[in-house]
Amino acid sequence: MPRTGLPSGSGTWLDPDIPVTGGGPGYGAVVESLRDLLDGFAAASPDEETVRALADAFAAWSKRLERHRVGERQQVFGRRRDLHGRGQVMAPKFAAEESDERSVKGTVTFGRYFLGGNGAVHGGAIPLLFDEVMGRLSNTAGRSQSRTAFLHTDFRSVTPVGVPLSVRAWFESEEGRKRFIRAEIRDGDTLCAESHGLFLALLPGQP
Ligand SMILES: CCCCCCCC(=O)SCCNC(=O)CCNC(=O)[C@H](O)C(C)(C)COP(=O)(O)OP(=O)(O)OC[C@H]1O[C@@H](n2cnc3c(N)ncnc32)[C@H](O)[C@@H]1OP(=O)(O)O
Repeated sequence: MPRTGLPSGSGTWLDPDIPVTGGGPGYGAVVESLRDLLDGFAAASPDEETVRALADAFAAWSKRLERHRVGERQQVFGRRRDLHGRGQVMAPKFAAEESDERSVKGTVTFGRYFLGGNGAVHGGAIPLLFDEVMGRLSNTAGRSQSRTAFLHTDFRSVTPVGVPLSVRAWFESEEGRKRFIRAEIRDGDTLCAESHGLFLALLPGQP
């Protein structure tokens, strides 16, 4: 059992034996619907009747979910390593396509929910995606859990909303507890953003 709130490690990213940790086979479809809902809500200018209906529906679902509330160790959200994006909607969904012990490649499409302005992804959503991908890479392949010590992001060109983008992350070096990881997001040949980060393996007792 992990000591920290982070999900425990597993084999390589695309390990077929990653255990399903709650929520059942339909959980991934619900998370996809939630992503669609957030994108649809962000893109809509709803009339009053629609706003009231939404408020009532959301309140009813919040109340219903309250009955299923669990502690952090039993939480399903963000712990489904068998699903792209770990079954969470906080960060944009990264779909891994190729991985080995020290690198991963895949795609991401930032939905309308992540719009900053003028068709560009919000500048805070990009490091969020990097931390998600680089942090998980740091913790895979049997490595112990780590935390982000720093994450530097360079925005090289506008990252477009609604376009499939390629993402790559890889180990640059490892020195004791220090894992230096790099990552980039590209729109075709265009470099949109790149990042380098330091992930520190946690010591016993560190939260
Ligand atoms: C599946 C999950 C995917 C998502 C994963 C997401 C990962 C995350 O976002 S984690 C959340 C964000 N990060 C945090 O909250 C971390 C908060 N910070 C901490 O807890 C601590 O500072 C921690 C654990 C990182 C390091 O503390 P500690 O273990 O005491 O390390 P410390 O002894 O200070 O430093 C160790 C070495 O790293 C270096 N170091 C530490 N921080 C930094 C830094 N920011 N910049 C450069 N070097 C650093 C030190 O200089 C030292 O180097 P050396 O060994 O050469 O002297």
